[in-house]
Amino acid sequence: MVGKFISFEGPEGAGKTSVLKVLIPRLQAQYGPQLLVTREPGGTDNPVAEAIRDLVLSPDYPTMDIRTEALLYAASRREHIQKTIKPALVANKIVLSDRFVDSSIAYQGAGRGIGFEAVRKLNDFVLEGFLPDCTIYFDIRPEVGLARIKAHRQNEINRLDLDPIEFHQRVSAGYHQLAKQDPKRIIIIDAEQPIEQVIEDAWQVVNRILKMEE
Ligand SMILES: Nc1ncnc2c1ncn2[C@@H]1O[C@H](COP(=O)(O)OP(=O)(O)OP(=O)(O)O)[C@@H](O)[C@H]1O
Ligand SMILES: Cc1cn([C@H]2C[C@H](O)[C@@H](COP(=O)(O)O)O2)c(=O)[nH]c1=O
Repeated sequence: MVGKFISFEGPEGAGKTSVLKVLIPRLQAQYGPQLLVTREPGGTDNPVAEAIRDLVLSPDYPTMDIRTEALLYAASRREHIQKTIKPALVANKIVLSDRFVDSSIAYQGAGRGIGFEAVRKLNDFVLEGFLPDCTIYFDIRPEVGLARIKAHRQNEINRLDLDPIEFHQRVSAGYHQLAKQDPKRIIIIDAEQPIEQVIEDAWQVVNRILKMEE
């Protein structure tokens, strides 16, 4: 595989989507159709993964079993990798994904309390060793991220945004543990800075990765 795969990770309201909105036109100007922007759960031009997204994020199922939830994210990811990400990388594209497997480890493993190892094992089956070349972690205190969402996105609150603050604190601790375990892949940026600085920091990381030789 020859392209580059970069995932964007972080708690709710960290600014991933806002930063991507600015980086996409910049990268399109440089790379044109060689750029693919996608997301999890779900995936660009991936109806199966998007159908699972609708199901797993629906506020209609507040009592979904936590392992069922982990399986749905994993199933969506498998489809995303096989049908969207790997074909793009084979075609030498740059793939940017708003969330990937670290979300499962942090949210299901740490947040829901299933445990890192169980969620890792489940995702080993899905990933078969496949991981992003780089992951940009948007570091923000969960209360700050949630306050941003409450202030700006009342109409978009999903099932997870309704979880108690303790859940989001466990997610945040899970991400920090992951970043400690894999400091080479996971690059931390301070997402509490003014948006312009967060964009600049993410831009520097993306450029560094794209300019790296195979
Ligand atoms: N650095 C920043 N400072 C202040 N506000 C910000 C900053 N970054 C993003 N925001 C605002 O916070 C809100 C959430 O941002 P955004 O949707 O980009 O986060 P996200 O990481 O994609 O969240 P989620 O994963 O929950 O979808 C938006 O209203 C956005 O304008
Ligand atoms: C991939 C993935 C995602 N989640 C959660 C994290 C967020 O609360 C939602 C996605 O919403 P967004 O606004 O599109 O970021 O899904 C998760 O719990 N586990 C996962 O593997």
